[in-house]
Amino acid sequence: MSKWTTFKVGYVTRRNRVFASPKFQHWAARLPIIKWIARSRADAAFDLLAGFAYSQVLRAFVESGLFDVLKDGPLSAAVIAARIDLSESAALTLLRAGRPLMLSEEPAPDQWMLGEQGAVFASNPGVQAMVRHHRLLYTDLADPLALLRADRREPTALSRFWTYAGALHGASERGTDTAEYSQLMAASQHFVADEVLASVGFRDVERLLDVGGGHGAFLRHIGAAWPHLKLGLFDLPEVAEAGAKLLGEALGASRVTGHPGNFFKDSVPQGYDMVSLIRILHDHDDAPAQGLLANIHASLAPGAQLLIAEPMAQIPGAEPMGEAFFGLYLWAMGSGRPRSPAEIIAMLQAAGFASARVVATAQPVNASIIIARA
Ligand SMILES: C[S@@+](CC[C@H](N)C(=O)[O-])C[C@H]1O[C@@H](n2cnc3c(N)ncnc32)[C@H](O)[C@@H]1O
Repeated sequence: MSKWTTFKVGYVTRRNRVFASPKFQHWAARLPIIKWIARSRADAAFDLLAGFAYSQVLRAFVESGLFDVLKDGPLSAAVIAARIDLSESAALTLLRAGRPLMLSEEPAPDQWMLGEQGAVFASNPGVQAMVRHHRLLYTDLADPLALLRADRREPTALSRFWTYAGALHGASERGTDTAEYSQLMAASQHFVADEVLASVGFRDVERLLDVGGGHGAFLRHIGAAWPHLKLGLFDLPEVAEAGAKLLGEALGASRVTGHPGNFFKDSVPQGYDMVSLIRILHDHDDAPAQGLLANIHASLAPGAQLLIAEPMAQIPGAEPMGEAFFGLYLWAMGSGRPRSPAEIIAMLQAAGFASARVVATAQPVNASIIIARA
């Protein structure tokens, strides 16, 4: 251990001993300023303890259609109860539970409306699709230790969902009804595309290839904002075909080329001056992810760029989203992990990229961005 590591470990040990002492907690709860810090720590600790209940309140709002009902507010609890098929006291319990979470608000007695967060959720079908989808993660997390002990060897609700959607291991296991998956991907895509559009200019790019581009939702956003771009969509055969068709209908077939293939086995098409990897890298374990980056590097001429956009780990101010949420989500999914920008940049260097930089985004919960140059 280096001197610096020994010092840091010693500091954390002493600090934790102090924080764990009931005497310190009692004292901190009474001293001015310290009292305020102690209070906010206690609130955060309670939120940590109770967060699963808050998430289930949100889920009940979404699944009952309460957000849509409250859009018509102000309404009485009795009217709301009838519209969401609950007894009046059950509806009132839900409305009251949503109030401190800012999902609902009661500006006058028995006059219920959307709260501040509620207004955001109500106007956002993409976020509501995510809430619905999270019932699978909730099932898998019912016994978190069992999930971890299984070491990804057992199928989970999430791994079944992704395998069935064909989005993980290819088309061989794809089911017939993948509407929920497609809807989820399409509805959530604009969050990522908006971050990219706000932070990256495409003036100097002529040809953009989206690898793992699905049904082309990302390219549709970028292509609409930058009409000079020629667009390529690389995905598994039937996805690329359907995606390129949809994209061509939206933006003009002459701008769009579909490239069917498997990004682990086939060469990535050449002739593009930018390749994008949107919400792909974190889905894969280190060895295949490294192989994918090398495959992309081999397709690029010197100076051409790779744009990676996805939620990342250890982003200052958004740490829990990375390692706590996506860490467990991807573990339950059975493949991949969230990586920090430093880890991704090290992988890019190992794949042969000459340089890589992080591009700041306004909402890292939607995506962080790295641009690398071949
Ligand atoms: C999580 S989705 C992301 C789609 C899109 N980039 C987005 O952000 O909405 C993963 C995509 O990768 C594709 N894919 C998975 N494995 C692949 C492979 N081996 N070769 C090519 N595409 C693959 C899937 O078909 C799917 O469209």
